Amino acid sequence: MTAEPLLLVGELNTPTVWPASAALAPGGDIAVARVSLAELAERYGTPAYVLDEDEVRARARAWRRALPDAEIVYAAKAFLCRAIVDWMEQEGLGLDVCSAGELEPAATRGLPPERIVLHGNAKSPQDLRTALRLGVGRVVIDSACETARLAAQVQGPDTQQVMVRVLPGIEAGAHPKIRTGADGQKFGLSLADGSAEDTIARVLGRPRLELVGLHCHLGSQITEPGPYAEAVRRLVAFLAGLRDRYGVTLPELDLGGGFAVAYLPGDPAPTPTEYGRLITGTLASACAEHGLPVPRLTVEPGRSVIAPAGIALYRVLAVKRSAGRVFVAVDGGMSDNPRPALYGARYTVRRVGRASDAPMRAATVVGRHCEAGDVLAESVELPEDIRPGDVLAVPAAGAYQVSMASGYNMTGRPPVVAVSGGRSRLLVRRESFEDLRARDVGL
Ligand SMILES: Cc1ncc(COP(=O)(O)O)c(C=O)c1O
Ligand SMILES: N[C@@H](CCCC[NH3+])C(=O)O
Repeated sequence: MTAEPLLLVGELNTPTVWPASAALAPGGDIAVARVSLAELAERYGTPAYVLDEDEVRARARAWRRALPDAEIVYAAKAFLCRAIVDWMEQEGLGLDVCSAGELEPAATRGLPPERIVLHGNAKSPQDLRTALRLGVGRVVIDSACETARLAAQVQGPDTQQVMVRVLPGIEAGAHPKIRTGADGQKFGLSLADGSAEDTIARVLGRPRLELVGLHCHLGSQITEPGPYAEAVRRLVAFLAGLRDRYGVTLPELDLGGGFAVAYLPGDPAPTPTEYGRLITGTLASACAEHGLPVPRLTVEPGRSVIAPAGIALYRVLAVKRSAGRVFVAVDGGMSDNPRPALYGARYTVRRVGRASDAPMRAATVVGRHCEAGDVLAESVELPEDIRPGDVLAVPAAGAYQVSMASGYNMTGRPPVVAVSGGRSRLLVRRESFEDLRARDVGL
């Protein structure tokens, strides 16, 4: 199809929220990887999620280029399926998983298990058993009681490499619910109250556990590199204290993920190079100051690899006015994207597949679920002649939408379709009524 580069009104000269391959196409359409979004809506039905494979791969490679000496592990919680495991494996990334369920696709696709990191504030016995059976590279210990539980499961003469997740006392991230770098929430162990050091001492007392480093994850959608530099300074000072008090020099430092993407045009979204430059510079100088060798760095980007590659497609079911507002109701909602309801997240929306001269007006895009808070996009500009049957495309939809999709109202979770080089293919099929019925085994 013929297409021109996507320069949307109001988005000129600002970072785009669309994949690099997105282009305006005839008839009010948008093409991604040379595939028409309107045609995808027709072919796969709606709601549906589209992933630009080349965008995902390019973003993975950008992290590798930005931090060539570091280990890059993709945070599977952002979105995982078997194809993603393959793409990450081929691009040289590892995987951050936080359950046996996320481990399963990784293991069955042959990703080397030493490139897998297992997290979780409350790992189940099955999570730990599966991790040990598959030989995951590192388990991140998140509580003192986990130390004994994990050590007891490691079969001698094996040892398991572990990190301890610590709280550097830094508040960062787009919303209080996703800030995890300071005391007073469920993740990690406090540097300030001594619980991090106490757990480290316990780990050092367990010969089956090999402590290789510290881990922290400050939060998510962090829009500037500064908090990472501060975390590096605090963690390196703590590493120096451990060396002085316990005689151990830990060889690894994992800074977690949290790197922001643009949801609205112009949102701040530093590049991997910008994050990487400040992190590596600070790490080198802090280690020099404390006379420590520079530890091997790990980062765990999730959103920054996958969010901008994803587009959600919906079909309009109803349009109505209430109290002077225009509500455009679509066939998805909080069951495929809970982020607006959870964090007040904002999105842009475009109609695709029908051109008109109608002026734009403010509308609120809502879902079909039985909650007044089921809002997908507050106050977005849509053509005045929007009507049932129109297709809407929501960019920056690749992370924490399908992976957090629920079964609310039994509407069935949407499919995920990959596009690349003018072709599309189904990665995850739509959840059918048969799927829902199959789980309902009572009488
Ligand atoms: C431990 C850990 N690592 C990495 C991530 C990935 O975060 P993001 O998708 O914001 O990069 C998360 C989620 O916030 C996390 O909890
Ligand atoms: N789910 C969150 C981010 C939390 C990431 C996991 N620790 C979001 O959609 O923004």
